[in-house]
Amino acid sequence: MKRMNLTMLTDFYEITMANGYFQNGLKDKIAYFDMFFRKVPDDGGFAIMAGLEQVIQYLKNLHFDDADIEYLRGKGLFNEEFLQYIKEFKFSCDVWSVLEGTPVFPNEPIVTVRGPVIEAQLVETMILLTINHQSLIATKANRIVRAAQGRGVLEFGSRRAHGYDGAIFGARAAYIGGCAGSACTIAEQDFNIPAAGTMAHSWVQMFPKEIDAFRAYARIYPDNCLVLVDTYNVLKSGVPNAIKVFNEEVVSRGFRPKGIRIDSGDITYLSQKSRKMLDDAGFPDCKIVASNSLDEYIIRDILVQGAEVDLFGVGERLITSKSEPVFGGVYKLVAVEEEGEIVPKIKISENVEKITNPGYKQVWRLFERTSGKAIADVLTLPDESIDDTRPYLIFDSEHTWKRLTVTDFRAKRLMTQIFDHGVCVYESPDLQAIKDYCREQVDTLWDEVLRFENPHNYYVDLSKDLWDVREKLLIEFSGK
Ligand SMILES: Nc1ncnc2c1ncn2[C@@H]1O[C@H](COP(=O)(O)OP(=O)(O)OP(=O)(O)O)[C@@H](O)[C@H]1O
Ligand SMILES: O=P(O)(O)OC[C@H]1O[C@H](OP(=O)(O)OP(=O)(O)O)[C@H](O)[C@@H]1O
Ligand SMILES: O=C(O)c1cccnc1
Repeated sequence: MKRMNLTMLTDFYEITMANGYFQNGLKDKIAYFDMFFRKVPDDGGFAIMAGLEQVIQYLKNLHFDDADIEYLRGKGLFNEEFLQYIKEFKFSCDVWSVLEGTPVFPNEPIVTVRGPVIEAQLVETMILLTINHQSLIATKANRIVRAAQGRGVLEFGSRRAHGYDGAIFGARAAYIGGCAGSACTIAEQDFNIPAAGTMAHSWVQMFPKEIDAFRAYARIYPDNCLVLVDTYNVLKSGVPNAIKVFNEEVVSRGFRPKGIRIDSGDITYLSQKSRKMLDDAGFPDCKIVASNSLDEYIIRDILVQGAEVDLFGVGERLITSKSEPVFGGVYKLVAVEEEGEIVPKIKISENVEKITNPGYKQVWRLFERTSGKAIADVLTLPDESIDDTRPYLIFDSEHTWKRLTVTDFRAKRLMTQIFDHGVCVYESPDLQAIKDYCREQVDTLWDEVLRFENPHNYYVDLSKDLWDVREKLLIEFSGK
């Protein structure tokens, strides 16, 4: 997986445009592209940035091999000198990115690529698909984990993921978002994500009776005994059989049983009744795992109803982000260099939300010093600095009379340089550190931003200087 060359995983138009740039003498023209998104999935208040490590691996390995060149030559569309050029090119762009695990908001750059337009354009598809996918799943997982209010969430979705990389990178993203582990075994091999699980209905069905299945399992795993109790009847057979086997095969060997799993029916009712039966039998420490098409809304509901669940197994609705399966990250040209000078570019749309923020930019996050909470993000010109020792005025870019003077705050730059002229200058932390960072950073958001319904619209504002640049371009290009 790590060595896979995905250079040809690019939209065909990136290559036809590259050939066109080459033939128009624009080969060395320096362009700036921003990746950003316009809407948080599920109408949430924020998203979680994920996927950078895989983008780095892809960019480090970017090259066309002989078979790629041969294939492209066979299309009969591309100039020979262009083919020679892409055969020999080495990635030489600068890349800046918001780090994985960071909460991010609509309309702010999360990745910026600067370099020869052919290269910077070519990488659009892979940067978008990688970050769109993992950010989508990390964001969904974070919602589900928050709904579980401190109870563990295991990612059970591999079998229903959209392809094998959807499963593996989905498990990675789910872990960043806060899942405690995954049923995806290879995810532990590749990323150290704790692989965990229970048993399938087939195990129970393979034996003449349910109790034989539990017994056989307990004899092999007396120290890790968790049984699935809903194959026949949870309260009449599953839980009584589990209790019998826990006593006969687990406690008798000096161990404590781990738990039971309920995978159908009314989870609140069945978990409450099961809890009582386990407690009465002397197993208050025996955990109850629930699964069955769960998501953040069902988990929230059943906890409000008083369900006695300790751990949730969540598959299809997490790994596919079923309720909103698209993270609409886009990649837009924001500037070019003319004789060493950065010239901002804008894309105008009738739809105000689709007007791009022009120019090469910095992203800042302002935190209240007393509470540590995030107040707003501010986009600035590259050479601007936000002085957090003085009051700073933020204002809404569309409704400019909405303004706020921020005092007693700390300003933090959100973008880190990842590539410097094609050389990777950043090393990804291990996944546990990314996950911990994500939890800390989500904790800096106010409850109003965290809530599922009608979250507060977190401010992403432009500095006055950047706003002026945008206004000037809007007037120049809108013909008004
Ligand atoms: N108390 C509850 N409140 C809200 N939703 C629940 C509750 N208990 C279970 N659910 C959810 O209801 C949905 C349907 O579950 P149910 O077990 O009734 O149907 P099913 O999946 O068709 O069952 P089976 O697996 O037996 O065919 C699932 O998404 C499940 O998570
Ligand atoms: O419902 P999800 O959120 O996707 O969680 C994963 C589901 O996958 C398994 O079912 P499956 O029927 O595939 O196998 P099983 O026989 O082990 O239940 C498991 O029992 C869960 O129901
Ligand atoms: O381990 C489990 O219980 C499990 C794993 C994958 C899918 N469903 C359940």
